[in-house]
Amino acid sequence: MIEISGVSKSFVLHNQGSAVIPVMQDAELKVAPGECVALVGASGAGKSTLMRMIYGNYLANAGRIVVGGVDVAQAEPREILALRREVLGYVSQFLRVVPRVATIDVVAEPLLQVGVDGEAAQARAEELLRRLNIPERLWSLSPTTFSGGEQQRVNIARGFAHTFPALLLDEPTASLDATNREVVLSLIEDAKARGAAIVGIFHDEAARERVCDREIDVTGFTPGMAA
Ligand SMILES: Nc1ncnc2c1ncn2[C@@H]1O[C@H](COP(=O)(O)OP(=O)(O)OP(=O)(O)O)[C@@H](O)[C@H]1O
Repeated sequence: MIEISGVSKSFVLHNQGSAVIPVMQDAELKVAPGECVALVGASGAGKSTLMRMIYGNYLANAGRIVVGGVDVAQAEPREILALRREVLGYVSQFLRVVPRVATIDVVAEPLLQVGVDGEAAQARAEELLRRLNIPERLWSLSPTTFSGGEQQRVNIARGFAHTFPALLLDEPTASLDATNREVVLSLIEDAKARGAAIVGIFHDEAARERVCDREIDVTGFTPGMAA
């Protein structure tokens, strides 16, 4: 489902004499449907950079990043947008809040985008908000004024609304209380059970051990640091 081969990345610092910083060389990673792989390695080793390249936020300098048959490293912007709508989800710990949009609509939106009808989208959004313990009285309000933890849970509900075949998780359990952490872990387990291929960064070691099948140490792809 996700196949990365020969991926390299350097950053060019245009405001610092065009210094070239090589951060990744020959990255390899294969994630099968139903599998969850954790990216591990020292701070600065390149975990976030690899995630951003898979999502198409950073452009790889070389190699292939194939997700659901699309090579993100070569794809046109509109192909990447279609991929993000239908195939590849991204769940971070932060919600990008759009003012004046009700929480329930924030969560239902990814479903409407893939053609799910309004009622079914609403029902799925309600199910997720309930599961993530967002009180019903908040559903019609914009999450702009919500607490950090409430916003994080709305973001997780939104990220898991559509049954993406591939998912990127960036510290999805960070700063959650024990009850909600448990809910998120069960959402990840459900996604695996329906066949989603998952790549994640989890500083929560117990969470990683529970939901991840393998760990990939990206230090092995860091120029000058490979064992
Ligand atoms: N936009 C950028 N411009 C220049 N350098 C960058 C950029 N993004 C990342 N880097 C560099 O790439 C390297 C890898 O960073 P990255 O954030 O991917 O590491 P990480 O493994 O996710 O670290 P952490 O665990 O601390 O979040 C670092 O040396 C960082 O300074």
